[in-house]
Amino acid sequence: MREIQHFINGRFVPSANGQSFDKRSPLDNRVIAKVHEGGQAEVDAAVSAARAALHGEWGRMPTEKRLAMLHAVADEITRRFDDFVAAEEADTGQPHHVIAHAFVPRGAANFKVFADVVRNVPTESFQMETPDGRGALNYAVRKPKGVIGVISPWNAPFLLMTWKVGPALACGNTVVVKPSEETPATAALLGEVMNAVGVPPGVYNVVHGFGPEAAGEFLTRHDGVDAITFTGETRTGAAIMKAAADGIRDVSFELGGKNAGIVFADCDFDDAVEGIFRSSFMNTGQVCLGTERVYVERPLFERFVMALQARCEAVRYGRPGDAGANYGPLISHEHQRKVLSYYAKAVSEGATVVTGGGVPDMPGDLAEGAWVQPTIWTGLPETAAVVREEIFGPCCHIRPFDSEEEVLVLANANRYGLSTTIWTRDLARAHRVAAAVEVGIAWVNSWFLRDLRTPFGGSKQSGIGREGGVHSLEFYTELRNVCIKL
Ligand SMILES: NC(=O)C1=CN([C@@H]2O[C@H](COP(=O)(O)OP(=O)(O)OC[C@H]3O[C@@H](n4cnc5c(N)ncnc54)[C@H](O)[C@@H]3O)[C@@H](O)[C@H]2O)C=CC1
Ligand SMILES: O=C(O)/C=C/C=C(\O)C(=O)O
Repeated sequence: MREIQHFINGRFVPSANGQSFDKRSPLDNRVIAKVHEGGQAEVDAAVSAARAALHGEWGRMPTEKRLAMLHAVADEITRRFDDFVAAEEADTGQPHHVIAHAFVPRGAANFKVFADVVRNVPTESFQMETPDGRGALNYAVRKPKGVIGVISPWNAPFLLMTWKVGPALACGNTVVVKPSEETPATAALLGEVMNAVGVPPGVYNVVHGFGPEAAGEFLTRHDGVDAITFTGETRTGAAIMKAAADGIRDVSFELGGKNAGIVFADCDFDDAVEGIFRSSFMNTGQVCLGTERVYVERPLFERFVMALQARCEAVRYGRPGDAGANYGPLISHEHQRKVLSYYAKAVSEGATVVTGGGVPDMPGDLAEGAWVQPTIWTGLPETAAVVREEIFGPCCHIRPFDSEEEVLVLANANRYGLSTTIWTRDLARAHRVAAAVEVGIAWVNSWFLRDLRTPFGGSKQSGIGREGGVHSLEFYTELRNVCIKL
């Protein structure tokens, strides 16, 4: 049985109290790893290692050397590509193509891109006049914020963890990561990578364990943590914000979504069907940017629903390596229960179930996995729970609309505001709708198309702050102004 230990001060260490928990495969519920469960002792040790590293070799390292080291981290991830893919597949059960073509390469890119951003982004300078006529020069310099607490989720574990660790380290900070208890493997592997390329001990630390009243909360309450970055559920974000408030610590949050897909009748039909299929069902719907509310202009409605239904009914469930398998399970039985409770609620609220709505018949030991069918509903009012609340599963409700004005009201009538995907060939309309939707990210004729230099984050209850490109520097550094009298 694989054993996953904490990574503290450059060494893999067990929990001081000997506690551990089982990591089960979402594919068949088998125990695949014993994971050490961190508590206050491990969080204390990790934070103090991270603090010491700030004042040690890492803190003194010339910027160019630090950035070259992050390129080396990316290269080592690429060299160990198969190990990362295997670890992520085992933890999440998601199809090989999603992990190998999207999630793991993004992990490597997250180090390279932010090393380059730090190298290339200038700071401001102002020359000023003074009464004595000599003048003064102001210039700003960026300083690392310090020890960053990273709390990451299970849905795209390596991508989302490195999305935070990459810029944090590029800016000269040190990190303590608390990965999701559901997906500990790639955070541990990254510790091996850090050692292999010579990142000094204490720069990257990982404490495994749970959230409330456990390692996650201990980290967010820790006096030695200077800022906290978190991706996950909105309610968890609220709890972390309260913990951070006590120490006046900065937070950056990417939270839940109930994103709208908007399909106009003038769209490229096949592209729109494929785009909405991906946005609603990729990663078994476990993507915060995913589309659980789809609005289709009335002339296209019936045809669109039928085409999306056909696409859903063609998925091939299976293990990541199975030939032809393109559809994985949910992360856990707990999450399966949550998603199935929404499937039942949709029916009790009067939905027409176009397809799915239950658990597929799986052969052999796969029957023990956390599988659910991709599901489409129609016919519900906007007040229905499955149309209002984030489910985080492979499902969407599709509703017809008659005008641009109407669909904007529908799309915006939600407490979340993370992303939207708009499908139209009318460029003027694309600009108008993208400007009017209340979201942080609006995709037109695309979805999850990422340029890592762009601002990324949510409006309303979908987040606080933006990361990506220079925006990550705003969070991971303190700007210091130097004013020199000439
Ligand atoms: N990217 C996203 O938007 C994600 C959304 N979710 C949603 O959240 C629901 C619950 O899933 P969870 O894994 O429980 O998500 P979560 O948001 O509770 O967990 C994410 C991370 O936060 C940690 N955490 C939880 N409570 C904490 C606390 N009080 N203090 C510090 N850290 C804490 C967890 O251990 C994990 O590492 C899912 O059903 C899904 O709807 C889950 C994961 C990602
Ligand atoms: O591309 C990114 O940087 C972030 C993607 C976010 C998700 O996939 C998520 O939180 O579900």
